[in-house]
Amino acid sequence: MTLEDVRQEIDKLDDTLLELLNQRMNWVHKVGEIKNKTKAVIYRPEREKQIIERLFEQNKGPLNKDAIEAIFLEIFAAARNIELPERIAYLGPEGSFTHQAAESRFGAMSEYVTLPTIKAVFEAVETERVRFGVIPIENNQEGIVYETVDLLNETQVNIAAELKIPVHFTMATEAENPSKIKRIYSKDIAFRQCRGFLNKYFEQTHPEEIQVESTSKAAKLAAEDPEAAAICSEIAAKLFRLPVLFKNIEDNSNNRTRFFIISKTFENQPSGNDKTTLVARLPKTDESGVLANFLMDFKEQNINLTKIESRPYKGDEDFNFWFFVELLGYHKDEKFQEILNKHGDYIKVLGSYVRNA
Ligand SMILES: C=C(O[C@@H]1C=C(C(=O)O)C=C[C@H]1O)C(=O)O
Repeated sequence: MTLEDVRQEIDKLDDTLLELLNQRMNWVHKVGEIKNKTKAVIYRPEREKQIIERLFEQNKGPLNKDAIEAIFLEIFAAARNIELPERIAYLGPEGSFTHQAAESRFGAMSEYVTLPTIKAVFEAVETERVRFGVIPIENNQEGIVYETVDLLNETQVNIAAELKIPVHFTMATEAENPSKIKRIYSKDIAFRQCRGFLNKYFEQTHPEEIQVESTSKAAKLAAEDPEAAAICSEIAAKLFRLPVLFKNIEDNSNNRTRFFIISKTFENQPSGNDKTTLVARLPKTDESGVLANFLMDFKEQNINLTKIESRPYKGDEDFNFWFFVELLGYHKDEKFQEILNKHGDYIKVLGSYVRNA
C-alpha cells in the first residue's frame, strides 16, 4: 500500500466519523428539546461519566482511556454548545491549571470568563453572569484551599461536579540549554514542588529565582527574556509560544489537584457512585461530645466520610467552628435522610455528584 492509499482509507473513515457525529448531534438535539419542555438543565456530568465508563469497558485499543476520555469530553462539550452556548468562569489567569481543568470539561467551544480571584468566580456564578464556575478545592500535596471551602459556606451555590487533574510542570524557555538560563520565574508552590529538578540542573549556575503570582505570568515574562525560563503548565507555555525544554519536572509525579464545578442551582441524578459535600454548623455549646455524636451517627448509618475540615466562624470572639464534610453516597439515599432527620437544621448540602477517582 502506498501512502496515498492509506490516506484515502483515512479520508473515508473521517467522512464516516463526521456523518456519525452529526447523527449523534441530532439525537442530542432531541434530548435538548425534551429538556427544554421540562426546563431541565443541559449539562449532566453523571450521564457523561456513565457513557465514558461504558466505552472504557468495551474498548479494545489501541486508544487508551485518557484519549477516549479527552475525545468524548470534547464531543459532549460541542453537543451541549449546540443546545445552549455555555459561559464558564474560571480562576485565571489564562494558562492556569484551573483553565486546563475548565477546558477539559467544557471544551474548546465554550465561552470562558477569566477571573482573578476565587471569590470573583463565586460572584459570577451567584449572580448568574455565568452558568458554571471552575475553582480548585485541594491539591494532594499541598492540602485544601481554604478560600474555596469558606466561600462554599458563605454563598448560595451548588457543586455540579468534581474533577481531578494531574499537575505537571514544565520548564519553558527560549534558551537552548540550562547553562544559558540566568533567571527562573515561577510561583512559590511550583518552586517548592520542583526543588529536586532545580538542584540537579542548576547546582553550578544558580540562576536567580523570581516569584510571581502565577505560573502563566512566569511564562509571559520568560517569553520576553531569552535568558529567562519559566516553571509553568504546558498550556501556559503554549499560550505564550515558549518552547518546552523539560517536561514533568515535579519531584512527585502523583501531584494532582481536585476542582469543583459550581453552579447557582444544580442537582445531579444519582449515578450509583456518588459523593456528597456538605457544611455542618453544629450548635455552639460547651457541652462535650457534640462533634463526636454527630460523627457517630454517620458511622451508625454506615456512611463513609472521606473528609472533615474544621473552620472558624469569622467574627466570633470565641473559638467556634463549623465543619466541611464529604462522604460517599447520594444525598437522597435513605441512610443520609436519617442524618438529615436528626441534624437537618444545621446541615447545608452543597451537592451530590459523580465520584471522580
Ligand atoms: C444529551 C444529553 O445532554 C448533555 C450531552 C451529553 C452527550 O453529548 O451525550 C450527555 C449529557 C449531557 O451533559 C443528555 O443528557 O443525554
